[in-house]
Amino acid sequence: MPPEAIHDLRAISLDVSRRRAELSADIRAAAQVGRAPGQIDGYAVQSRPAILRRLATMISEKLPRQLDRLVAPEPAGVALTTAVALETGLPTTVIRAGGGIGGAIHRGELVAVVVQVIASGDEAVRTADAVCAHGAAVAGVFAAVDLDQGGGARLATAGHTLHTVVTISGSDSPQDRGLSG
Ligand SMILES: O=C(O)c1cc(=O)[nH]c(=O)n1[C@@H]1O[C@H](COP(=O)(O)O)[C@@H](O)[C@H]1O
Repeated sequence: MPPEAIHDLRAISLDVSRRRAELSADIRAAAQVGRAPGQIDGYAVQSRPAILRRLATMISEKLPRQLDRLVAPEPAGVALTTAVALETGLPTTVIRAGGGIGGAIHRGELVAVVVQVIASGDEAVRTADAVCAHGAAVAGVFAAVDLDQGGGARLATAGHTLHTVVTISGSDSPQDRGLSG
């Protein structure tokens, strides 16, 4: 077997927790440079295809089966949501800052809200509210990075469940933040 094939086989067999740990380390390395603890540069995440592709795969693995659509806040959620759409074949719609929509949301649809970064949860709640205002149901909020600043609790209060790929907390140890060594 050629060396590349062996490498591919190992990549396929990595379990979810190992893949998540490796992705977390790569996100920290890319997005925490020059940032205070608990903050990241979200655009550093979406500008790296190797990170974006793995985030899209991991979010896709968390989605429920019967979904009709992915909905994201514009502009921050667009790149990630498009990547998840390419992985799943689901259509996407964006919610504009002013509340308007780009694309469609139909009454009775089951929708996943996809956000890149969740901090307070305001943006995710605003996006979910817009979905409900169009008569669709929210299956959950799926975030690439949770900054552990109360977003999960804020969403729970609003009746939504947060599913996160990576959590980056301000209280992470220097090693967790990728600052050691
Ligand atoms: O996405 C970001 O880059 C981002 C990084 C960060 O460290 N803190 C932060 O709040 N963000 C922002 O997080 C928003 C969501 O914030 P909340 O509405 O507070 O959950 C994103 O659209 C970004 O603008």
